[in-house]
Amino acid sequence: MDARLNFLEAPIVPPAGDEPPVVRLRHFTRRFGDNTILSDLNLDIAPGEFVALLGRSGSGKTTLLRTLAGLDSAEDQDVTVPNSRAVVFQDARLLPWKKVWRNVALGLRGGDIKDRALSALDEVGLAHRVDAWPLTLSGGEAQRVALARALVREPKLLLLDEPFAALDALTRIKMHRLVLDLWRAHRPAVLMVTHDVDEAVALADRILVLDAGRICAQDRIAIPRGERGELARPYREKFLRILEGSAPSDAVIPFPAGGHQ
Ligand SMILES: Nc1ncnc2c1ncn2[C@@H]1O[C@H](COP(=O)(O)OP(=O)(O)OP(=O)(O)O)[C@@H](O)[C@H]1O
Repeated sequence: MDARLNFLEAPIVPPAGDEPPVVRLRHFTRRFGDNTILSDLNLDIAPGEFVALLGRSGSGKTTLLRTLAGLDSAEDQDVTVPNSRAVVFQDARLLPWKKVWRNVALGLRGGDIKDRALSALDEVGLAHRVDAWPLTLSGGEAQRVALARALVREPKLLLLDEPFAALDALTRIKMHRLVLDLWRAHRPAVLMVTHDVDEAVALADRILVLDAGRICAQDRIAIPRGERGELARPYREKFLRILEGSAPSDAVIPFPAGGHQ
């Protein structure tokens, strides 16, 4: 059995169908000079939905994530994103001269900011490292701090830009478990950029594939997370083929009907 799937047992409430989307892009285009990087893109993400974004290098994934994060100008385009959003990058980007808890508390206001930071660090399993200096943390611990710093703000939209790509395989599996636990507890909508098809299939409600600035394929993973071992293999194979450019983008693989709790 695939070890990374053992932890995915708890039931998941599917995204509410009637609420307005947290993210809404219509006919979004982004050019750098003469290069069109994102082209006429339409995208909705529902509240609490976990979306993975795959695509070959240079397909525009980070450009899209930066747009949703407000780090790239969207000019007068039709883009709806919540003000309440947070980003976790591949590197934790902690301030080395501030202790761990102060990194988490950065920018928070109010009398209880230390308590909130400590509680977030407890949630990511770092209660014992709150007074540590960032440079003494392992890569996995630093990413846990980055997750705590994001979630302490209770974002409606959590943007993850290859957050586990630099970690070893075992740490990555632990981080998958943690990110799902945090997602269940806080229910942000998530957009996670990844190169890892297995990661996308294990974690997401829905997978999008970007190719040359367009969404060339997408699918819902209609299998409960706790049962995605062998059952999800056709999804992995399908998305790998799409990424390798050997499958038509509308390839359909039959699955039993049903929800994706
Ligand atoms: N500020 C910029 N100025 C000019 N070109 C840019 C800029 N940012 C990105 N690009 C170009 O846009 C294209 C898409 O880049 P982007 O980083 O979004 O791709 P990506 O899918 O995230 O790639 P990777 O998987 O390698 O991170 C690339 O060709 C890149 O060179």
